[in-house]
Amino acid sequence: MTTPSPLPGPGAVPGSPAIALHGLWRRFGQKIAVAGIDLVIPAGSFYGLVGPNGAGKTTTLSMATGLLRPDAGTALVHGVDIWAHPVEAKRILGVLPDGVRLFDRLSGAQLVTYAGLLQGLDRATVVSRTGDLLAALGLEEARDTLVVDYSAGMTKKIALACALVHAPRVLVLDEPFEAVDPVSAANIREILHQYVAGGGTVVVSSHVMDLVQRMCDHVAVISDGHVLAAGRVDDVRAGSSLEERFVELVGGRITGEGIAWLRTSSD
Ligand SMILES: Nc1ncnc2c1ncn2[C@@H]1O[C@H](COP(=O)(O)OP(=O)(O)OP(=O)(O)O)[C@@H](O)[C@H]1O
Repeated sequence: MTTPSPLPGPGAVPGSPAIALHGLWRRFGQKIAVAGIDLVIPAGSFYGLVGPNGAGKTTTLSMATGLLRPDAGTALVHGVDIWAHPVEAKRILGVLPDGVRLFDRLSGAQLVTYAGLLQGLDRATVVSRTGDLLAALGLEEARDTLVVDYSAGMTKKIALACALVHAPRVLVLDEPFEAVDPVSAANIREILHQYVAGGGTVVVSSHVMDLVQRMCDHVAVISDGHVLAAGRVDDVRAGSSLEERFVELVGGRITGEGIAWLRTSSD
């Protein structure tokens, strides 16, 4: 008797949004980190996710990418439910998580190769793509250095290479520019713009409003686990700068005398 092979899971649904989140909830003890988020990220968009510290961005992205199970709600990647069909959804998704923990006793080249082989690519493709990615990210000289000896910015870049190696359709990046030098950041932006021009979708979380305004075509402002505004960047900022609009939506500017004992002048 032959064992029936498992039915293949669903593939990407033509015409579906890159990511669709419906009623996502997550609490940690008493703290409600994400309070029923609905968000549709159109295919082919460069989407920014902004919000104050502790707003729920990382929690939302973790639930959207299969890293953290929601208490309620669904997350679809090109129409595939990431929690019902994780293997199929993750095939079309590349993720750079926040505070990523890598197998850092591998060299940079070994780590990207490992990520590619895990995704089921053949060795020749992985070797050639690893070379391309290391060159594009300025890591060629460090290809044989152990990742544990990389700087914070180099670690970000090698993690990005791992997220890109299987040429995903959707790329989700939590704070991709943190600790990255300006030249490398410009290179990464260029790679991401080319990726979007080629039909991919990028979702980035960032605290740098100016960067999001220049780089992204869509944005969602999240605060206290809710979406306060979402849509095209020009519609959300409505004639102001994104930073002004952000402060207006989120509030929280602390004005006044500040901390008296930090003043060093005696007059
Ligand atoms: N594992 C956890 N255990 C307990 N509380 C958590 C956990 N992860 C997140 N939280 C809490 O959930 C809330 C949302 O956190 P989250 O990391 O999603 O915010 P964020 O918008 O990404 O913040 P930041 O911009 O500072 O990175 C915060 O109040 C945080 O303390």
